[in-house]
Amino acid sequence: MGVEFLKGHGTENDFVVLPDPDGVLDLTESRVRALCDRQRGLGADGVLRVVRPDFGPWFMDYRNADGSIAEMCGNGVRVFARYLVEAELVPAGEFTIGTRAGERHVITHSDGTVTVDMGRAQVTGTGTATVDGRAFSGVAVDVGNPHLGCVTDVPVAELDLHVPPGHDPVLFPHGVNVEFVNVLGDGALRMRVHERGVGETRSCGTGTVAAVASWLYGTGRRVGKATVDVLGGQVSVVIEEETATLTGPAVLLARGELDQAWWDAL
Ligand SMILES: N[C@@H](CCC[C@H](N)C(=O)O)C(=O)O
Repeated sequence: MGVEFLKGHGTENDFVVLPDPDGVLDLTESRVRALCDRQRGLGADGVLRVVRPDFGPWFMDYRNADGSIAEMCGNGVRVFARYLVEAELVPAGEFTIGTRAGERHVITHSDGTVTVDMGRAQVTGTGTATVDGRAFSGVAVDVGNPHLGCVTDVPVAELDLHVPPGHDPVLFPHGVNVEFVNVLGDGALRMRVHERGVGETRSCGTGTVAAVASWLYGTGRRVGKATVDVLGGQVSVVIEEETATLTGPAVLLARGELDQAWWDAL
């Protein structure tokens, strides 16, 4: 019997889901990198290991495609919630998921979308990102993980995000996810993102929260809401004083078994 997996995505930010209720899988960096590799593995932006702790809610052990660990993943937590419901590990509706950034309350909806209470989107300063020698002013936002949200008039479609944008390592000693944001109208944003530990992705849930918080900050507001168009679809974000919510789709599209010999050789 090989290692069970599922494949899913949230606005095309895609994940390999590894059910591991008893926490017995040895999920090494090299295994994560191989799973996420789009040529020699299944291909994904990250891995969601599903663990049942002795106490507390189901825990999302999230890994970036390069094998690094991150605190939180907003698209991943929606896919994780969808998996828990489809596997009948929790009833549909409202429940809590453990993450490294703390517990996240989720609501699953019958149309396939999931709403996540993302906790407080905390503005921690300002900084600059550089792309192709061009500087973009940004707002540093902590959504459990670090972000730099750069609202710009430069059409985001023009940016070359094949290489990581430059950033200030003093402001972000553990790296950063960088969002480039165009304002389409009041409450309507477009975003592209370069994720720490992954590269450019078609969406980043925590990044969309940071994008909306950055846009609000730039307009002198602390609360508000917006839709965010990403390469892989659209999500909705509401920012309140003490918390933020993210609503978007969560899709599971395949399940299967990894070849045990392939896994063991990694
Ligand atoms: N795609 C995720 C964010 C994943 C973690 C990020 N790359 C980091 O290192 O902080 C999301 O949907 O939020």
